[in-house]
Amino acid sequence: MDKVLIKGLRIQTTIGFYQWEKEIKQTLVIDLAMGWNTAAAAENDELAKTLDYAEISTEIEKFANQNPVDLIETLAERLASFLMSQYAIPWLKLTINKPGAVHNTETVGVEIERGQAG
Ligand SMILES: Nc1nc2c(c(=O)[nH]1)N=C([C@H](O)[C@@H](O)CO)CN2
Repeated sequence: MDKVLIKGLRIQTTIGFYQWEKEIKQTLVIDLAMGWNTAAAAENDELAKTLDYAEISTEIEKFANQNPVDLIETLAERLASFLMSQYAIPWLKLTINKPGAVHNTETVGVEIERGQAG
């Protein structure tokens, strides 16, 4: 299956288990691969027939800020479900990194895969 990709999307949002984290914004870095038939858009060079990665990037930041949660696992699950229903995405792989969370690491994060690749 073809894929539309968003890599290294940096968003600022409220996320975290601890009380102090609920009072600040932190950086999340998001990678997203979405299964899609890209040939349909390419046939007549039509944006409307593909997944608009610019629009989806904006929606991801909006969703995170409108749905604050404790765990990146919860955000990943809810965001995957929102994107799949909103854009009729049959399969996706979503990685959420929280690079500032553990000081002696490059990053920490979760990766989930949902749906059928076809
Ligand atoms: N698997 C996870 N572990 C932890 C999370 C998380 O979201 N998933 N979150 C925290 C804290 O919020 C952390 O980011 C700050 O200390 C701890 N562990």
